[in-house]
Amino acid sequence: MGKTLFDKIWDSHVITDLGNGFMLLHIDRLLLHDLSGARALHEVMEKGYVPPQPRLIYATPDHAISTQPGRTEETFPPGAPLLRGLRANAAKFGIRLFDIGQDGNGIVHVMGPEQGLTLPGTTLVCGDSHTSTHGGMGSLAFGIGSSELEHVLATQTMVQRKPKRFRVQFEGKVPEGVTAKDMILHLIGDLGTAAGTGYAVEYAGPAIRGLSAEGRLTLCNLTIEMGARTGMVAPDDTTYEYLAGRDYAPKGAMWDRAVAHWRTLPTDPDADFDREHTIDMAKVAPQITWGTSPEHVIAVDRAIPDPDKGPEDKRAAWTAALQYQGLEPGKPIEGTKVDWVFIGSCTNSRLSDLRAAAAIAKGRQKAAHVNAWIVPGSERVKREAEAEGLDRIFKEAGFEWREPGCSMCIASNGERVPPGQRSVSTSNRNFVGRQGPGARTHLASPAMAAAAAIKGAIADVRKL
Ligand SMILES: CC(C)[C@H](C(=O)O)[C@@H](O)C(=O)O
Ligand code: SF4
Repeated sequence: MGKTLFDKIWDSHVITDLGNGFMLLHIDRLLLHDLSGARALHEVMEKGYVPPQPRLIYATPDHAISTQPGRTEETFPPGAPLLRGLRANAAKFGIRLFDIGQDGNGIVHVMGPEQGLTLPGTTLVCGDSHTSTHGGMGSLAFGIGSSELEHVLATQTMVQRKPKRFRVQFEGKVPEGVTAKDMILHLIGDLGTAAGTGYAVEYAGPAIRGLSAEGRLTLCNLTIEMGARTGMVAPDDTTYEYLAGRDYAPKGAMWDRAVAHWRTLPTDPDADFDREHTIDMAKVAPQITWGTSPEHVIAVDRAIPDPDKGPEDKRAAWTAALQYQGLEPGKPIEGTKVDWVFIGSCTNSRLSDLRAAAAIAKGRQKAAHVNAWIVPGSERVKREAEAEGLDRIFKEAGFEWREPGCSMCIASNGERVPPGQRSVSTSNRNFVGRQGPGARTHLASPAMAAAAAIKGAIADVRKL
């Protein structure tokens, strides 16, 4: 019987079978950030372990640094000791750290693929739930917890139980105004946030083949929001074109050998999955979340759901979500006034995302009452966007152009949406208080977020 993409990568990384379904896997890449990474490095130091293969480990500060223009590590004082600790311990162990202001710095899930650190057929882990992002390159990537992270630092291996296999096929053509973000939000809306628990997800079908490499990263990024720790897309020419020439990607004869190997990775036609689901792309419209879970999502031209008409087991959660969000059931969501627009995060802060937002902002003005932030995902994204004049387009439209980092996605650097205010955000979580205590978040694509900034309210990007 044939093998899946997941099985091929998994099997080639098993060091030993530990019994009871547990395997010891070799880890090809470990990425560290300034919250979980800094903490784990410190613990490992204290315990006297030494990373055996530091050249497979890379670090970048992203969560606890200010993104204010002209920032230094002191601009957000609580983050400074984290960065200093990360820097000192990385240097001690010979781990490459991409420091703020340097090429290579950025949100860990943006800089990994961008630098060619994330490669097809490899195992990649990070102490961060959105590590699933890297699966967009055809890598087997997991977010891991703090004790697993220390284990990887000390051994470059990890103990895992093999997940089941889940394939989602996206059939048909991508409709106007629909992006990778809308595809994954639609899927989560369909299946709910627990559907992927215990599975490794593979995204397949013609609409996935047609997605850009960056679109595939966006898609895989939200895999954790449907409960699966890993999501992946088989590598193809789109992947190889994206990776060719990147700093840490193989070069010359090594590149040719790597591509020949990568071409053997896609799922065999006769491989089996434990679960399958199909999405008809004709039914996917631009999405916007209305509640406090990524599954609380609707097409932008729909009405805010009525808990009394919803499934019985969801009524209490829907009612609480509507109350927190200050929304009335049955009313159109379009036209809901917004105070903030945040275009950034490891979901949607890459060059193609900023281009999509700039295409909407160009020649227009943001609504006077809206604070609109553009936070590029990495130093490289920022420089490339500036080289093609995107920063000017945004500034002329009244948006703020900032330094790279996680910023308002999680507000762990103090950048937050004030209580009671409403934001349209290109990030991946709309949980209670995620963008600051009392903040109300609506998740959407970069084009939809830019449209909301222009209109001053939730807007249908197809009508602009
Ligand atoms: C802080 C970090 C560990 C966390 C995660 O695991 O994802 C954060 O990045 C998030 O998005 O909630
Ligand atoms: S951008 Fe947001 S989701 Fe991504 S790693 Fe940072 S805090 Fe987590």
